[in-house]
Amino acid sequence: MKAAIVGGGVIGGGWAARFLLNGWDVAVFDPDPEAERKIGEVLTNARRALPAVYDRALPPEGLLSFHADMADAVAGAAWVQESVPETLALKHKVLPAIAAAAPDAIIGSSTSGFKPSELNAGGTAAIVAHPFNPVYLLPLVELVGDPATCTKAAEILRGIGMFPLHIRKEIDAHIADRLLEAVWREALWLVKDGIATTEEIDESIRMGFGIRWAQMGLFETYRIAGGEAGMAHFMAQFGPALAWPWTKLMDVPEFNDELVALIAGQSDAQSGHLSIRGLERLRDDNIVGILRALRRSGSGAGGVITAHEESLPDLGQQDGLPVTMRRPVPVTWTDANGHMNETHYLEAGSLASDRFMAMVGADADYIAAGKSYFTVENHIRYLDEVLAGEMLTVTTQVLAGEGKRLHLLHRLWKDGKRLSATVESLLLHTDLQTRRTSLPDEAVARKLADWAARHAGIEAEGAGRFVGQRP
Ligand SMILES: NC(=O)C1=CN([C@@H]2O[C@H](COP(=O)(O)OP(=O)(O)OC[C@H]3O[C@@H](n4cnc5c(N)ncnc54)[C@H](O)[C@@H]3O)[C@@H](O)[C@H]2O)C=CC1
Ligand SMILES: C[N+](C)(C)CC(=O)CC(=O)[O-]
Repeated sequence: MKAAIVGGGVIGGGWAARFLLNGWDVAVFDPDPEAERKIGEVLTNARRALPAVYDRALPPEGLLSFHADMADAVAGAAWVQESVPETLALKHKVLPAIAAAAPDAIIGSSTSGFKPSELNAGGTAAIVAHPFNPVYLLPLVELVGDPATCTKAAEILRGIGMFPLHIRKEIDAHIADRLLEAVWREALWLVKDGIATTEEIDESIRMGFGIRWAQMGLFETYRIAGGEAGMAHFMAQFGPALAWPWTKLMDVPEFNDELVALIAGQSDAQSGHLSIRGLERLRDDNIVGILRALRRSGSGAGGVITAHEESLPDLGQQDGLPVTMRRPVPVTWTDANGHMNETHYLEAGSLASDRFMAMVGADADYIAAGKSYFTVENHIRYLDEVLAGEMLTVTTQVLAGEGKRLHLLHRLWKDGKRLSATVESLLLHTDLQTRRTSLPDEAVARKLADWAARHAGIEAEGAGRFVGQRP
């Protein structure tokens, strides 16, 4: 299948990547002499990101071509996506030319705000297919226009992993840009009036409601905020605020019984099959997943959690061994069997190794300075299942810690007393520049030798076993 992209800037480049990575051939027309370089760079990022959200390989990538002539680019395409700058005069010039050269193609316009009736004033039959940046990652695409064309378009877009939202009536700026525009306009006032800086406004979004919106949107979130009494109660509580100066947008719908019934009724249809507690758990699991993802990069709320965690009390000791991890098992670590999945036993061992490395001075600064330990072997014994919410405590024993070698035995204790697994790990000290093994710094070697001496007399039951060995 062939897609053509007319206008290969920020959005056209994202569309090109979305189609290519889903196996479509893509032909691009853009008069910008830098278009090929720019799309190449977008594609490099898209190749890095999009496959990372899938557990199955995407189809083999299609062929990318650039054309000096627009008719050449769109000829034979099943889909043409117009993504030229947002001026109606330019769209009026480009769309009829596309329609003439690709009479059988679905023509989608990326326009952020124009209505199909405006776009097609020259007699074309384009639909609005409004995506969100980055187009190769965000699923939403708003479809506006002829229903039969939108239905066909929706099928194609689903085939490249998108979420088409067919808008019932054409309206300036569709749905999502209306919402974004309201927030944007309000933010501009807040900055202009000296109430908040751009950074404070961004923090007010990403530390709070932005995280909720990512997983439940507006109405389901507010349904939960109404507690057991639900949406109608929420509206009764906050409806009067519509008449107060809570926003510069004072052209609000009249707050009356009819509006409450309309919103509450639609909210019941959307979420009434789930209890408020069930919705809360769903929301919480989603937020936990998002927050844990944010911790990896340290962005926004993820950085707050990491900083808070560092201020929590030291983990102490158990059975003469340092405790290197203690946490309740998160629901995200469990699988279809209802218990902690095998991969997370290794994750717990890995986190414990990281913690122990930091304890001997091979911490983040040491790694940033170019030295670290690499794991070269692990052996896991699964001895007992662990359920979500159960407290998992990991102790770490040094079996050997001299020269380049660091040999650890992690014991995973359920509720502090039942041994549920052992993770035996062999790590080698490595120079991060040469990527070859090397000796640790003197201070690290000294601390390690000290821990090894303290652990030498402790029984290491279960260490040194191999797969299939009889008890
Ligand atoms: N940037 C954004 O966040 C979003 C933009 N959009 C919409 O996507 C469309 C494109 O916006 P951007 O990609 O941001 O603009 P952009 O300025 O990054 O890209 C526009 C591209 O069109 C090319 N171009 C100009 N005249 C052309 C012509 N006659 N034929 C072919 N190509 C031509 C330019 O060289 C440029 O590469 C607009 O309609 C915009 O409203 C939609 C969603 C988000
Ligand atoms: C600012 N904008 C109107 C161009 C935004 C969009 O159209 C969608 C987006 O990606 O935010």
